[in-house]
Amino acid sequence: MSADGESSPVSAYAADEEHDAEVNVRPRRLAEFIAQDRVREQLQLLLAGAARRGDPPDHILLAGPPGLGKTTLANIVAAELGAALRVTSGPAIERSGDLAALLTSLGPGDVLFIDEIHRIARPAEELLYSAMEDFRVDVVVGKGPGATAIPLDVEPFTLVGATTRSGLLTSPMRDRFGFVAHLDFYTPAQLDALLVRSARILGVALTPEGAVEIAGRSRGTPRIANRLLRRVRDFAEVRADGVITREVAFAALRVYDVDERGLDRLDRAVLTALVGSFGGGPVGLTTLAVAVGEQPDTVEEVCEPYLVRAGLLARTPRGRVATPAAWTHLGRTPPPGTFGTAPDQDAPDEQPDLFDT
Ligand SMILES: Nc1ncnc2c1ncn2[C@@H]1O[C@H](COP(=O)(O)OP(=O)(O)OP(=O)(O)O)[C@@H](O)[C@H]1O
Repeated sequence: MSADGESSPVSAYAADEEHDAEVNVRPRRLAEFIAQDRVREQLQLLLAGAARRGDPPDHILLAGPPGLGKTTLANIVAAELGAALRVTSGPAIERSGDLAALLTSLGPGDVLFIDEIHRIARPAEELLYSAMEDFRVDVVVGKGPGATAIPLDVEPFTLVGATTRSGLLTSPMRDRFGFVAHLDFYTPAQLDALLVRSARILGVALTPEGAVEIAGRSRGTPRIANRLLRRVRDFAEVRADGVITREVAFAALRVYDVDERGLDRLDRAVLTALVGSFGGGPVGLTTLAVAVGEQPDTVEEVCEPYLVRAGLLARTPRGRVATPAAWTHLGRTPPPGTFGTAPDQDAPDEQPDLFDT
């Protein structure tokens, strides 16, 4: 399952090709990074300030839903600093010894990117604290009363952590980041600009109306916009004259099962289960995930942020609930008493632990 919710299996070859295409359109410098103006300005100041002092910048936490540009920004930070980038992820660091080896092998000023940092194991996380704060790690050798801690120096480095669940970070971890950037979903106009840039790089003929059609269905997410562009390009080359017009984009996205609000099969399956099997809810996340044959994490991290933002699903203290807009989107009439149609119902939760710091 890819991070953006595409569940259909693809061959290794196709996956490689997609990866290459994604890397090709990835912005390399801050000036090429589209939108997120506040984050860009803040980062620019942070990097420029550090450069003036000749120090590595403070540690940076990038928080937000998948596909909004966290990995891209980590690469950009290293490129802007002219520093080497080392990449790992929270789940990949199983033992604190692995992390100690990685930290002590960093060169001065290197950037260490840890994706999914909220999933790092606790002992490794504790080791990271002292590395982040004092550029030192204590490696414990031996067990029981004879165990000894050997302090090792770590070169000054900048940690860039990325998380889709900043609420799951412990406070000692969060407090050690000098800068936290929250990435927001992109507006259709911003995705439009992004698609025009990607089409230029990929050598695809894209009309302004074609870009608007794709942007509007990209769920506010650059990775999805770029992926839809590649799929529509296939359609344009095979079934049309290679030019992506509004009509070509419309026909292609119908083939790929992406509806006019950008919902894909899994999003629609979630709403259909909620409305069809559970009368609109409330229903617990796990039950809902089982009903659509997915992991609760996938439903929560991949589908829900966009469904909530699109006003189609609400999280209440008693569970997930379909809004009247969800019923209407599925071509059904919300029954009286549907969530949001009566004044005395549970208020939706603030997104519980997603993207809040
Ligand atoms: N602001 C942007 N401008 C141009 N392209 C972007 C921007 N943000 C993201 N992209 C494109 O979207 C794709 C996905 O971005 P990226 O891999 O950085 O997302 P992510 O937030 O790290 O996602 P995940 O958490 O799932 O790894 C990249 O290939 C990049 O080309």
